[in-house]
Amino acid sequence: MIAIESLSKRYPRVTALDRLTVGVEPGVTGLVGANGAGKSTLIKILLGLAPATEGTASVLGMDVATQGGAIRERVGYMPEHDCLPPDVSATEFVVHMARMSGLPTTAARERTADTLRHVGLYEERYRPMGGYSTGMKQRVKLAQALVHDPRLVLLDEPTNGLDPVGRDEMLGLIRRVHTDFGISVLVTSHLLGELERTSDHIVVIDGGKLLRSSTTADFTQRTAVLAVEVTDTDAHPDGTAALREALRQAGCTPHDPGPAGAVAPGAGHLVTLDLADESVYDTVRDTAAHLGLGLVRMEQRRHQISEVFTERSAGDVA
Ligand SMILES: Nc1ncnc2c1ncn2[C@@H]1O[C@H](COP(=O)(O)OP(=O)(O)OP(=O)(O)O)[C@@H](O)[C@H]1O
Repeated sequence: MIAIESLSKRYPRVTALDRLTVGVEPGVTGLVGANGAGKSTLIKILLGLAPATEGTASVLGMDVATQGGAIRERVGYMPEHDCLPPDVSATEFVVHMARMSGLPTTAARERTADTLRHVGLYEERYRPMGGYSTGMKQRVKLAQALVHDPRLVLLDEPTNGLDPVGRDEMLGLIRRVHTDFGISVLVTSHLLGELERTSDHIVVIDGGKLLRSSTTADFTQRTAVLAVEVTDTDAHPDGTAALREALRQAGCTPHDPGPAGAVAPGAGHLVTLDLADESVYDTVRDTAAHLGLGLVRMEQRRHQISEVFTERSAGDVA
C-alpha cells in the first residue's frame, strides 16, 4: 500500500522525519508516536501536500513527489484538527466532498447517506455542524474520508478529544472500515495501547525515526504484562506480597514492586507479571484461590508509548 524509503523532512529548526524506511501492507496499520514524532508530517508527504527534503515514497504504487493529485483521488484523509464549517449540515458537507472527489450529484447523495449511516449519524445529519459534539464531528470527518470509496484511508488522530466510550466506538468503526469494505487504513495515535486492538500491524516512530515495525501480535507478545488485583485477608494481611511470592514458586515471573515512592496511586494492590502465554491466567486464578485471596481483577495491561521508549533506551530494539 505504502513504500517509504529513507524519507527525511527538515524544517529550519527541526528534523520532523529522519531517513525513515518502512512499508505498509493491506489491512489496518497503526502509526504510533509521541506528540511531535512526525506523524502528521508523514501523512502530508504521503498525500503529496508537502515535499520531502530527501528520500522517496509511493502510495498505491504512485510517487508522492509527482502524482499527488492521483493519490488524493484514491486515498481518503481525515485531518487531525477541527476543520468543519460550522454553518452547514453534515449531509451538505459530505455531499460537497464527494462531488469534489469527482462523483456525480446523484451518486454523491447516495454515497453520503450510506456513509453517514455507517459512521452512526442519523437525524443529526441535517443540523448545522457547529452544534455537534466532538464525537459527532469526528464521525463526519471519517465519513468525508470514506465517501468516495477509496482503497486506502489515512486517519490522523481520529480519537482525539473523545471520552473512553467515544474512543472505543471510533476504534470499532475504524476496524469495520477494513472488515466491511476492504479499505486499508493507516491510523495515527500518540497512545500505543489504544491501537493494539484495532491494528494488524503497528509502526512506532520517535523523533522522525523508525523505532519498530511489527505485527500487533508480535508487539503484544513482546510487551504483554498481566496486572492482578487481590484482596487482603486475615491469613495474608499483605495479599499482593503473598501472591507475588506464590506466583514465583509456581514458575511465573512477577515484577518487583519497586520503591514505595515510585508506586503509582492505587498500584499498591496490583501484582504485575509477564504474560508469557494463556496458561498464566489459570496459574494466577489457582494461586489466588489456593491462598484464599479474593481475585478482584486480572487484566492485560494497556501499554503506553513511553514503555516502548523505555525499552529502546534499554537497547531492546527489534
Ligand atoms: N510547518 C512546519 N514548520 C516548522 N516545523 C514544523 C512544521 N510542521 C511540523 N513541524 C515540526 O515537526 C515536528 C513533527 O511534527 P508533526 O506535526 O509531524 O508531529 P506529530 O507526530 O503529528 O505530532 P502531533 O500529533 O502533536 O501533531 C514537530 O517538532 C513540529 O513542531
